[in-house]
Amino acid sequence: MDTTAALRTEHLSKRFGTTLAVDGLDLTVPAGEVFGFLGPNGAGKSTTIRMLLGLLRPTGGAAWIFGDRADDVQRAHRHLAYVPADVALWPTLTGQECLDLLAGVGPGTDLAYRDELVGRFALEPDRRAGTYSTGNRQKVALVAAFATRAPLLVLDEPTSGLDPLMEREFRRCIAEAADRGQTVFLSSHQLAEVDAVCTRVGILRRGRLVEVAGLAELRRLRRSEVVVDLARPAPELRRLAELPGVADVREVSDLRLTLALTGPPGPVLGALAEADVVRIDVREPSLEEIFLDYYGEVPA
Ligand SMILES: Nc1ncnc2c1ncn2[C@@H]1O[C@H](COP(=O)(O)OP(=O)(O)OP(=O)(O)O)[C@@H](O)[C@H]1O
Repeated sequence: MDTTAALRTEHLSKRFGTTLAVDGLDLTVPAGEVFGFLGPNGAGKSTTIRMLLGLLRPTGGAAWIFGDRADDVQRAHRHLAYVPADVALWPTLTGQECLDLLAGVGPGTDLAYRDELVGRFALEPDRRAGTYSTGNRQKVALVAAFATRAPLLVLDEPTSGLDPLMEREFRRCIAEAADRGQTVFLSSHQLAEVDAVCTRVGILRRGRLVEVAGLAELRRLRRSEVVVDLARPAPELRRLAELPGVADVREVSDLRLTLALTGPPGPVLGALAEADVVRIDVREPSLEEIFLDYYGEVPA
């Protein structure tokens, strides 16, 4: 089995004058993973991606794509396809001609799948790219990337111009890529999207990774909101507030209380067993709430 990571960085750093845009990034993304790369504006996501693509020279550290140095672009780019945040196409070529040109430079394209994607993304391949909207240009780049058999897809905020139907199609394509064993590195501002498609996320803040975790794990570590409905009032449940991991116990009414829970639910369940509970609802935090915990704001 090939255990080479799809992507690896070691102390990767980039300084622009006095700004340390990326600060000693150590990150490994194993092959086959759908990895979400998150962070607020200016956190250093695009700078990191440009170094991974060999478009920008690190001031420190290094990056590898399937074992090849990222700055050895001839070799590294055999393993990847890239969709930038801001897609530029050749304005006088038609969409189809752009797709054919892109297929020629990539690591090999599945033409039948590409035709299928043109339909699914409702692209009008015979129009000139110069007449395309931002979203349509993005669709061309996405179709070109998803149709390659590149083992690594690097997607930098790829859906900012897509409407909800196309966003759904995008998510299906990510799932299909994952099923084929392709690795996806997705930088995104859309937390719902990352929530839906990624298995693990890295959160970047001022050039440093503040957390890398599986989404399930991230949720487990964060507080869930628990709502308890009672058949009759149970004032003794006020002592729930003293249990480990419990915060914000509120009596919404005589028959309903809510609380925030971090960590294992055992002690709370034990206490609730003594009351006449009709229903318990446990809501896991959204990625947006997790983000709020980190930054006090959600990404713009
Ligand atoms: N060419 C450059 N010259 C000087 N500073 C730069 C340059 N490129 C980026 N920066 C700075 O580096 C920091 C990281 O920027 P970067 O674009 O990587 O962030 P980002 O996480 O991609 O943000 P966004 O979500 O807004 O795209 C910012 O402070 C930015 O101003």
